[in-house]
Amino acid sequence: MLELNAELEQYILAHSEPESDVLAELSRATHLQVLRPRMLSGNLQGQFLKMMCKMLGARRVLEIGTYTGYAAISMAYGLAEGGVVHTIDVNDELEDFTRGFIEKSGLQERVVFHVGDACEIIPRLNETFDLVFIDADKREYSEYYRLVFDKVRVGGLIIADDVLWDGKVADPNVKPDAQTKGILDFNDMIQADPRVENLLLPIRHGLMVIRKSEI
Ligand SMILES: C[S@@+](CC[C@H](N)C(=O)[O-])C[C@H]1O[C@@H](n2cnc3c(N)ncnc32)[C@H](O)[C@@H]1O
Repeated sequence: MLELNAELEQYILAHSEPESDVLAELSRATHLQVLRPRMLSGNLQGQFLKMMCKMLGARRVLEIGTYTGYAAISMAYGLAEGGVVHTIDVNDELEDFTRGFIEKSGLQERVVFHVGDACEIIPRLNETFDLVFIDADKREYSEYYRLVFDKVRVGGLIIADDVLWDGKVADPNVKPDAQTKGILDFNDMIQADPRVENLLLPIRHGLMVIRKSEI
């Protein structure tokens, strides 16, 4: 597989849809003001998620793990008329920062931001989703999947981020910690689930794209 260096990454970005001004500002502000900015999705992944929303004609999207709102806003750009992204984060310290950028994007009508534990909030969401983006606690990935599965329409997608976990999933010298174990169990569970088709893409930290083919 082609290894990406900084020049290639620049080339890829220069030949993809450009980042909107608001997302560029959000990315800069996150890097300057917020802990662990590496968690932010970034333009390539944001454009990928937006494209998936457009291809599905998505009207109902769920994100688990908002952080500062980059992917939520990216997906909101890709919604069909009348569409809504529900996004959940347990960290209330980021609430004002994130809400500020959702408003700055002008997409506040399309983004419903829930603050709290996803495992408590998901069962209360009375929606059928076209797309679910899983990007929160790696130890809970399998639980999020079980909680959302019945809420995804047949033909809809569940996309999980970080499934290569910096290469730790396939490094024989790494003794799996709790997060690596969470990802390993999740990837194995998806691979064995006969109700879905799945494709693990080496985009950024690894995206597992899962299409629900039966109930
Ligand atoms: C990798 S970041 C999400 C990045 C974001 N999707 C983006 O595009 O920039 C993970 C987020 O998941 C949140 N999180 C962790 N456990 C959670 C839980 N049980 N429920 C909701 N959010 C959770 C963390 O607070 C953190 O902000």
